Amino acid sequence: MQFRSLDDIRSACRDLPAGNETSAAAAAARQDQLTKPTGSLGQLEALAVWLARWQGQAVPRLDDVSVIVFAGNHGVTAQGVSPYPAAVTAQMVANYARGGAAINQLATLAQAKLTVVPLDLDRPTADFTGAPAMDVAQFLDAVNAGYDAVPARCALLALGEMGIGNTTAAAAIAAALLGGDAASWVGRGAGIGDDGLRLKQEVVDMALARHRAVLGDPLAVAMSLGGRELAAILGATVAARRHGIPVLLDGFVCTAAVLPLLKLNADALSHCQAAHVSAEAGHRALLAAMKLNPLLDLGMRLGEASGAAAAILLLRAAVACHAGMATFAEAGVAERSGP
Ligand SMILES: Cc1cc2ncn([C@H]3O[C@H](COP(=O)(O)O)[C@@H](O)[C@H]3O)c2cc1C
Ligand SMILES: O=C(O)c1cccnc1
Repeated sequence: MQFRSLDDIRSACRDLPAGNETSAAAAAARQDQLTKPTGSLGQLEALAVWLARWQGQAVPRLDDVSVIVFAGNHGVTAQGVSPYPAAVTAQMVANYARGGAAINQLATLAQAKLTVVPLDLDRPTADFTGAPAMDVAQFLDAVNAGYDAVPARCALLALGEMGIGNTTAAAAIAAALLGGDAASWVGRGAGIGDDGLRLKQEVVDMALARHRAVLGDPLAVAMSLGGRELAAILGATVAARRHGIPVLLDGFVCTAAVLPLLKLNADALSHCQAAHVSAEAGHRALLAAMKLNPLLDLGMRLGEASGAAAAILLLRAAVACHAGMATFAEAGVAERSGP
């Protein structure tokens, strides 16, 4: 357990470790010595430098990569905001254990260790149209569970979630902390129809009105409008920063989960990359507001860390080139001579 109060989280966020600029500079210098025209690997070069900065080593490694999927249940499903029953959350957790979900295939392909952390699935959060989703103790338990799930040492962490109803919670957090009407943040989630979409917007509007007194407080927003798996993602993101682990964030839900951290400290997500922009309606605007540049744009809208796992493959490409290529001197290749 790391945090005993909301103030503990706030002070952790004020005091986050910086990246290792020596490692980053060494990685950038190496990029320019490798046998390729300067800058020709584009974003792959920047990604290797980013990994070097946050791993604190000049040549980044991806030997032990972790994927963590946090699962939680949401009282707001009683409002009919998802086309699937809440029981699917636990059923999918069982599916992960059997290896039958998309994330099982993608994590295996990416040579990553998959951990699934179910959070009090038999105790859904409160329906936040009428009450805060969690009380302080429940919120801290979930943040600490996320923090403690992060290994002390790993090369890269990909985060994701499973929780029927959680695109409603994510939209509510985005609207609360970034403003704009519910309609601009609410999307179809697991595929709700037109009537459901309108209902979902009303639900978010109701929640914003119910909790308007706390909308200026990022952690109170995460507690009142979020869910356990979102709180755990927040805690895991802080843990990764403290352990020197770069993070890949999954889709809309995962991005909304860490928005409170950015509100507490504009630098809090520098060790994170947005793995992809999902097809969920609000995700592109959310990423833009958070100045996160998604690595992939594949029209995925699954969650469960699937986009983050796909982006591990991209980081493996970046590291394979950066670590494996010969320099001009090693290969006896002539360097640039013209203007
Ligand atoms: C079978 C199934 C597998 C999933 N895996 C992730 N999600 C995704 O859909 C849910 C969010 O959508 P909403 O807010 O509309 O409920 C989350 O569980 C998310 O991870 C799934 C959804 C379903 C149905
Ligand atoms: O982008 C996401 O996180 C997402 C989209 C649809 C369903 N579940 C998650």
